[in-house]
Amino acid sequence: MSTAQVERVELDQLTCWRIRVAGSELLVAQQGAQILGYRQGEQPPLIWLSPDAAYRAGQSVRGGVPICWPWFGDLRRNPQAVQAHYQLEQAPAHGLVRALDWELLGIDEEDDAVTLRFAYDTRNQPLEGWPRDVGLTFFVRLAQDLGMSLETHNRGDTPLTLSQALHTYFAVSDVRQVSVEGLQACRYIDTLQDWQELRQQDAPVFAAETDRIYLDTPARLSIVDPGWGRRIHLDARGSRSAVLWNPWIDKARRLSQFPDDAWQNMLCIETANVLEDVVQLKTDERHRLDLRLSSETLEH
Ligand SMILES: O=P(O)(O)OC[C@H]1O[C@@H](O)[C@H](O)[C@@H](O)[C@@H]1O
Repeated sequence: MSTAQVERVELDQLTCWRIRVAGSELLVAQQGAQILGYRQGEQPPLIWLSPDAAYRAGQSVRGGVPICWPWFGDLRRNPQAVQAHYQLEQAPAHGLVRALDWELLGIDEEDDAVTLRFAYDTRNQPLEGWPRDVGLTFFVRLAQDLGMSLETHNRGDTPLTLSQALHTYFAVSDVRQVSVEGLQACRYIDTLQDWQELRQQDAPVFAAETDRIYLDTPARLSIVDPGWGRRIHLDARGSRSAVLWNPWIDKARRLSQFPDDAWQNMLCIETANVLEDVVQLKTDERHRLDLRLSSETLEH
């Protein structure tokens, strides 16, 4: 018999689902197919959700896993082929789908696992200023770990180039004490130093505002958090770039839905396809971006 619990909850203006499986809990909103929260057993949450989060239609929620698509970040910083598909003047940051309602295709319950399946088809719900025919699906699977898959299917009759990210906010005990494993020796673009290309030496730590795009990233990255005695693993497929972000003190004050001191307890690792790693799809081609999150206790 399945031990899973599935509950529909309304948070202010947003319809969400709270899923419980074998001691783990997941919260997902229909808007943006946005994962909002995830915790395993009695551990502190793995995924950070802002205490000031607003659950409003048409506004991305601060925290969780916003889906950035069909471009990441500032469109003007994207390769020309990504910019070329957009026809309006003002391009919103992080693309067009993070604050729109997706269709819930279904919730599948198995023994000790629940999968939510969402879709966004631009042929039924056209995106303003982006006249392309694309089918997007996002699957979220809560079992022992948390898995998610974003699939893009080019249903148009011309090639498509896009950038994207699963913009995961992670909860940490104190960002000044954590490090990120797996990025040693990777090239990165430091967006806070004139977008210079640099090379990472040791495992990155956080001592100031950080906003970097790492290239040629390995499949596994890990957050080492001695304060909470755990390591969070990110296992990705279909991604060769990752964005590392913490707003630190000054930018935290300017962010929406973000308490002034919240930078201390979060960091983002965004599983991405950006810059030289953009996704190029011919007619009828598909691309899948997979991310699995798990955790383990740190050995002393
Ligand atoms: O406030 P937004 O649009 O959700 O963006 C948050 C952050 O997202 C990160 O991906 C960017 O690298 C940052 O520059 C940005 O500040």
